[in-house]
Amino acid sequence: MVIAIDGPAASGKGTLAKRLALYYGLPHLDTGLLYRAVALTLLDAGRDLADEAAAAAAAQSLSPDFLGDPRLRGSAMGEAASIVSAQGAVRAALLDWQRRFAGAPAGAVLDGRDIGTVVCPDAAVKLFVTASAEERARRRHRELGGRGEPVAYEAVLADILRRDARDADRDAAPLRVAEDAVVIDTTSLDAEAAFRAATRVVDGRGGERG
Ligand SMILES: Nc1ncnc2c1ncn2[C@@H]1O[C@H](COP(=O)(O)OP(=O)(O)O)[C@@H](O)[C@H]1O
Ligand SMILES: Nc1ccn([C@@H]2O[C@H](COP(=O)(O)OP(=O)(O)O)[C@@H](O)[C@H]2O)c(=O)n1
Repeated sequence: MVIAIDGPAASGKGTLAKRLALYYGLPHLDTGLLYRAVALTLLDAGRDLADEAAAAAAAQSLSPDFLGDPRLRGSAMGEAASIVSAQGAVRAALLDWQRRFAGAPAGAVLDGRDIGTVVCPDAAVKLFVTASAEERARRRHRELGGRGEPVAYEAVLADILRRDARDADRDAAPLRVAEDAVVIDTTSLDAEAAFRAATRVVDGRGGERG
């Protein structure tokens, strides 16, 4: 079974995706890491994030070994990722990679922005995880502080709003709720309650614990 999870920044989609993958015994791909890794490759090479040819080449030669780099998780790389991810050639280069992952025999859980709309339009389950921008900023602010990257709450909120707008307004695979997605608003749901809401949907589509 393929479970596609989309949503805006810091909505809790990664937390939910990991937990569902563990519960149903499926492999998990955080597709945001791919875009973050393309951005980091460019920055390490001293290239401009808007250099489309360099970004496409970085996406084509992306190595999975690179996805464990701790620098990928920082807030600067989220912003950089949203710049390279608006480029159609970057998205095209990463598409096959993501589809191969989703094609694993038992299925997979993928989370990102365009999984239910573009990468896996036939996924058995599509979830759109969201929360108010203020609640998402509170969560990310707490997370970054806990990881030793203290940033002012207002700066985190501004980053989230700017990134949401860029992701929703771009021409290439903009952030949208797929027609057949179930929306889970986690503004007042903790991670446990969000997980329970998601398992009700998955179980209803024939999902079996792995
Ligand atoms: N339902 C929830 N309620 C409160 N905090 C949450 C919830 N889901 C996730 N979090 C926390 O919010 C932060 C962002 O979650 P994450 O799963 O990384 O979001 P995303 O993958 O959408 O960017 C993390 O620190 C995570 O532990
Ligand atoms: N499937 C995806 C995943 C991420 N992205 C881009 O990559 C950026 C970082 O994504 P992420 O999921 O790691 O970010 P967070 O939601 O964790 O903050 C997003 O702002 C998007 O611009 C995308 O365009 N498509």
